[in-house]
Amino acid sequence: MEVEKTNIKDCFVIAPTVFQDSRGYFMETFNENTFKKATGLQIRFVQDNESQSNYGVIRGLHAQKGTMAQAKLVRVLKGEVLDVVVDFRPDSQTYLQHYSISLSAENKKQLFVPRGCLHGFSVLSGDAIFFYKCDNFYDRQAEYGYRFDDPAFGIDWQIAPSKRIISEKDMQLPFFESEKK
Ligand SMILES: Cc1cn([C@H]2C[C@H](O)[C@@H](COP(=O)(O)OP(=O)(O)O[C@H]3O[C@@H](C)C(=O)[C@@H](O)[C@H]3O)O2)c(=O)[nH]c1=O
Repeated sequence: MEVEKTNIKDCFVIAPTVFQDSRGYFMETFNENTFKKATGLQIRFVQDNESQSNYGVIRGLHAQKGTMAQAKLVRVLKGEVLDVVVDFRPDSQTYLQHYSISLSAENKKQLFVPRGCLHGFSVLSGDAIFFYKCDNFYDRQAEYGYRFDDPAFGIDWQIAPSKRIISEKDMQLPFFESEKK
C-alpha cells in the first residue's frame, strides 16, 4: 500500500498493493494496522455505503456536524469519478482549500477524507459505483452541506452545466459565499 499526502492535512491518497496472477487480482482494500502505520491515524470504521450514479451526477458537498462528524475512505468499484474534498476546519492551515482526484475502478485509488471536511464527487464515466467506509454512523439531523458550485470553493467538476444531474436536496444547500458576508 502506498500513501501519498495531499495539500490538505490528514487527507491521503492510498494506492493498495495489487497482486495479479492468472486468475485475476487480489488486494487488501483496508487493513487497520497497515493504515495506522502508513498514516499515523487510528480509525475505526462503523458503516459502509455504496451508491450508483450516471454520467454527469454531482453529489455534494456534504458533511456531518460535531460529534457525528465522519471520516471516510472512498473508492470506485465501477467507472470513474472526480472526488473532491474541501477543508472546512476553521483552525486548519488549508481552511477552504480543496483537493480533487480521479478515482476509478481501473486505478483502484482510494481517498481518505478526514473529519471536518466537505466531500463530493462528479461522475466522469457512463455510470459509476461508489463505495465508502465511514467512522461514524449516518445521522440525518447532523447532516449539512454547501452548494457544489459555491464560488468560495471554486471547484471544477469537469461536467458541463447542461449535463449536470443534481438532487433537489443538493440544489437547496446554502452558499457558504453568502454566509461569509
Ligand atoms: C448518506 C446516507 C443516506 N441515507 C439515505 C437518505 C436518503 O433517503 C438516501 C439518499 O441520501 P443522499 O441524497 O443524502 O445521498 P448522497 O447524496 O449520496 O449522500 C452522500 O454524498 C456523498 C458525497 C458523501 O460524502 C456521503 O457522506 C453522503 O452525504 O439515502 C442513508 O440511509 N444512510 C446514509 O448514510
